[in-house]
Amino acid sequence: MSGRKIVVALGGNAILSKDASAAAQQQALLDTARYLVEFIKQGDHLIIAHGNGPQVGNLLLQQAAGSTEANPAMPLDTAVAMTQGSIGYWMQNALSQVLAENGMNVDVATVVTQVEVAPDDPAFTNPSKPIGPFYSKDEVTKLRAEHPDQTFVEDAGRGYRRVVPSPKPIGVNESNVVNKLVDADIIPVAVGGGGVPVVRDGNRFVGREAVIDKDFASEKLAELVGADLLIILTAVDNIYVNFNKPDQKQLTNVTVKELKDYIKQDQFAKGSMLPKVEAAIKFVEQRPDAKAVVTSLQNVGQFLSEGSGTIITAAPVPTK
Ligand SMILES: Nc1ncnc2c1ncn2[C@@H]1O[C@H](COP(=O)(O)OP(=O)(O)O)[C@@H](O)[C@H]1O
Ligand SMILES: NC(=O)OP(=O)(O)O
Repeated sequence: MSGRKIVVALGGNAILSKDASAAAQQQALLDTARYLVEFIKQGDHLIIAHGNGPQVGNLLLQQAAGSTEANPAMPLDTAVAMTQGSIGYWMQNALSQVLAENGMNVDVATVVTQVEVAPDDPAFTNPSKPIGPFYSKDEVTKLRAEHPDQTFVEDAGRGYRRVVPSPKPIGVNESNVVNKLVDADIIPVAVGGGGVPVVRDGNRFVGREAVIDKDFASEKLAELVGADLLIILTAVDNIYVNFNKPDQKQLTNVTVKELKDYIKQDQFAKGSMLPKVEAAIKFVEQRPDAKAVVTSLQNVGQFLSEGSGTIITAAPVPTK
């Protein structure tokens, strides 16, 4: 197979900004597809992963609002699978349109993906993954009284959000399916929303109520399919040290060792940039000849033409 095998993890802004309507999310994905098509045009094989935090939280609220004894709300693992379906549909639809506009006849297929987690992962008793909408202090006081089984935390000064367990991925059940699709020149959309969390029980997998971080799930999939590149697309063009301070410094080419030193200095916010940095480190440690990249969708053109963005490698890249 010629061309690079690339796992692209799409951040929140690639799907949802303020307007949670289907039409607005479909429009955002159409814009996203116009950036992604540049990889396909130059012969790369893409595997597309995406988040679902806002969508799965909103879905749980809709489920709860309409549930009756005869028509009960679905559990969180099933809700994650439902968001893989809805976002996968929007992605297939958007990318197919953009591929056709570019005169390319390439199929796109969403894979409902089960991601294995450890039953004793400590995350099950320490919810940390924010989902759904933001609430004010008054709203959250009321919600805590109404739902003593749910956990709400303050999210980076932006308000309060419900948090759910977020165990680490240890396997991707459908990684062979993803590879077969890539070999057949079909673009897979996989590990959506971090994948459906499942634990092994003899010959079967059992769903668990959790939301896996899509950056970690994308990393695990990239490892398992032998990707050449893991690209994590978010709202910033680069990773920074001293982020948002007057002396902030853009990272362009950075090694695992340098990033580990910056982690010790607390340079990356937990729950936002830190998981991306950790996923990038894990990927290049597993595959030392491969690279990881953290950049924005808007910078994809410059990444392709000039290699701009933050490029993470196991060892320093020799200068020419
Ligand atoms: N050191 C840092 N360098 C760059 N961005 C950072 C840093 N620390 C925190 N951030 C923030 O992390 C955000 C990315 O995390 P997040 O919004 O959770 O990602 P996602 O795009 O997956 O939803 C960036 O947009 C930026 O605001
Ligand atoms: N599952 C997940 O990581 O979703 P977000 O990226 O939307 O938080």
